[in-house]
Amino acid sequence: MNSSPNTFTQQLQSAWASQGSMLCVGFDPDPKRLPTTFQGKPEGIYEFCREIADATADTVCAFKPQFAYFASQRAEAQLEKLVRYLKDKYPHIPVILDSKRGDIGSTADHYALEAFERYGADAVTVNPYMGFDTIEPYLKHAGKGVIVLCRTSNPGGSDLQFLNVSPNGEPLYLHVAKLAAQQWNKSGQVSLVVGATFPEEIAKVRAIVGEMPLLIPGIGAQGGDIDATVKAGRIPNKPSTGMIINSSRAILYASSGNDFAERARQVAITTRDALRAASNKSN
Ligand SMILES: O=c1ccn([C@@H]2O[C@H](COP(=O)(O)O)[C@@H](O)[C@H]2O)c(=O)[nH]1
Repeated sequence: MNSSPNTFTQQLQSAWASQGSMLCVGFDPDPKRLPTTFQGKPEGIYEFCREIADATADTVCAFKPQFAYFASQRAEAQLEKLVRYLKDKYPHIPVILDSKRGDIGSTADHYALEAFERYGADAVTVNPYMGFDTIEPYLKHAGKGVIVLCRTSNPGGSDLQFLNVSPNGEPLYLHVAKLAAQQWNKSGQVSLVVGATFPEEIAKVRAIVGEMPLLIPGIGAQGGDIDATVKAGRIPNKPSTGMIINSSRAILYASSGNDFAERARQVAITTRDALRAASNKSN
């Protein structure tokens, strides 16, 4: 019998347990910040990300390539190759394609194919602004994760996400959390994005969504507080689960020298250990 996990949430459960980590390493390969040995090389982006992956794989519960960094450099083929590499070498680590798509259903069908079939991702981030029919096409891909933007980490997220949308003053991001948890999660594979820069809001989302996984960017370069984040997003009596806490630039660019992979590993270990310590404290 094959007991390997086959849905995104099973992959996560298994990675949280076997890796002992809630850290997600994000691939945001900015050509200006790559070590010089990779700059201008035909497959420099792929090779840089591959070395980061090899240096950090035992410290993470997930990897998250950000689509724009590859597309802006006409490096989609390198993204395909990277995800293939990650899935071949680290099949126990789920890969989240961060592309934040959102469009009418007939177009979303193709965004879903792009994420899950072209790139082979296990999960994709989506923008809920256009409503359920724009999310539904992703849910038809059995076992694939659909991670809905809820309370994003950027300051401008408040412009819309904090607008009151009900007579009792409920802000839009909590309405999105309710929709995702109570109506949209037909596949059991829906998760939410909530920023580490807003721990109070993480706690409010957690109170609504139960044990739903939360993708939490915003520690590291954006300055989110690890202790406050983990305390806010914890699942009672289940330490070190429930959160995929992303750090990209702080790990990728820990050094621009020849020691970039070693330094990335050191920062990844320190971050994983800080997340672990925070989790043990708050449970
Ligand atoms: O609310 C959000 C949603 C997504 N992101 C993405 O996460 C990483 C963060 O990178 P850092 O270098 O760790 O700041 C990046 O890919 C964003 O596009 C986010 O930051 N906030």
